Formats: sequence, C-alpha cells, structure tokens
Amino acid sequence: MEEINEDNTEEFYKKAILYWSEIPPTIDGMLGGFGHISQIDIHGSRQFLRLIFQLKEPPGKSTIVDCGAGIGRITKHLLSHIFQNIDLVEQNKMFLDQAKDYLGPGVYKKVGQLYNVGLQDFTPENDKYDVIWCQWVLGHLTDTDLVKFLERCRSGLKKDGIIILKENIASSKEIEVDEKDSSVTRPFRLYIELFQKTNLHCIKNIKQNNFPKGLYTVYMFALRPKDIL
Ligand SMILES: C[S@@+](CC[C@H](N)C(=O)[O-])C[C@H]1O[C@@H](n2cnc3c(N)ncnc32)[C@H](O)[C@@H]1O
Repeated sequence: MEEINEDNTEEFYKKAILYWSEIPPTIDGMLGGFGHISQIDIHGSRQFLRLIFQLKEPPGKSTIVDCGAGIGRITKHLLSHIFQNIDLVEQNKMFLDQAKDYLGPGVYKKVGQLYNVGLQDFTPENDKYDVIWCQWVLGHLTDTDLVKFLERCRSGLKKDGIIILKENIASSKEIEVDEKDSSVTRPFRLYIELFQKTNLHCIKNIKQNNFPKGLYTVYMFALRPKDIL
C-alpha cells in the first residue's frame, strides 16, 4: 500500500500550500475543474444533514465551522441556510480574502472567526460548535494528524454536537497518493480504522449519489463522541 512518508510531513504540507497558492479563488478552482458538480454535491449534503437533524438527540443549529473552507462554497450554498454563525478555517489567505466578496454581505454577516491556519495546527475552542464540517480537505492531512485533529474537534463540540466529514474514497483497498496537490485518497476501511483510534463513533455513513462517472466515490460520515451514545 502506498503511504504518506510520515518522516517527511513538513514537505507534504509545504507542497500542498504551494499547489493551492496557484489555484484561482473560484468554484472551479475549489473543485479541480469540476465546478459543475457543486449543486449535486450540495444537494447530497443537504439530504445528509436532514438525516442528522432527525436523530434522537440532534445537534443545534447555532454555530458551525467549515474546515478547509476554500472561498466558502459550502458555507454559501448550504451552511448559511441552516446555521446562525459560521467560522471558516482555511490555510490559503487568498481564498479567505475572496470569501468576503464571494459570500456577499447577506451571508458574510453570519461569518464569525476566520482562521488562516492548516487543520493540522487548528484547535477549536472547547464546547463551541454544534457541527464541525470537513469536506475535501482531509486527504491533505497525514493519518497521524487526522486522528489528532479529530480528537481536538471532539473537545470543540457542544453537547449533542457532530463532526461531518465528506471525502473521496479510493476505488481499491490501497491509499492513492497525488503528488501534484500533495494529498492522499484513502480507502473506506482506512477511514473506519482511523475513527477507531479516536474517542468518536461513526454513527452514519452515506455515499453521495449522482456524481458523473469517472469521479471518485464520495462518502459522508457523521461522528459523535463515544460518551454521549
Ligand atoms: C478541494 S478544496 C475544497 C474546498 C471546500 N471544502 C469545498 O468543498 O468547496 C481544498 C481546500 O482545502 C484547503 N487546504 C489544503 N490543505 C489544507 C490544510 N492542511 N488545512 C486547511 N485547509 C487546507 C485548500 O487551500 C483548499 O481551499
């Protein structure tokens, strides 16, 4: 199985910063030229969130953080319609700067903190978030950093809070390494194994439907602290 060489994480993160620094702050830029799938993606996420709000102890709708937010595509088209306050975490300053224009005043007034930092270095404030949303960014973390990040997120959740991940899944059982953007695509099983290393339970996972053929399979996962189950 190909792996990230965890002795060389500095290089892994540096290369990703360099890659994203050359990408335009547009929807197409965020989605690697597949801007046209944005609506289908948002629709699938909305349906997933509906299921989450039907849980016996659903999360609140006050405060969410959009991790690896880019210019705020998900915030604009999904999260701002549901949540009152939205924080953004994004390592590329140019994308965060663009978010203000892209979101427009109506949505931007719901934006609270802008954290210009990589997720490997991001620690949410304790008990702050109803939902922590991470999409198409976790392939940029090493396995070790992903586990640590999830553990920190756990402390950042309010009571009944939930972490939602939406990520590409490798078609085989192998990790696929993309040297160009310095990311990995993990197989489904590896995600489950990494969740097991945390104090979180995966309470739901659903495959995104209706993406065009030829793209990676995408899964949404909902994680909840073990002690509130
Ligand atoms: C494929 S884009 C997805 C953007 C957004 N989540 C969306 O779905 O529209 C990946 C984003 O993750 C950001 N990113 C890459 N590595 C990161 C890291 N280590 N920490 C935080 N953000 C990162 C990139 O700058 C880029 O904005």
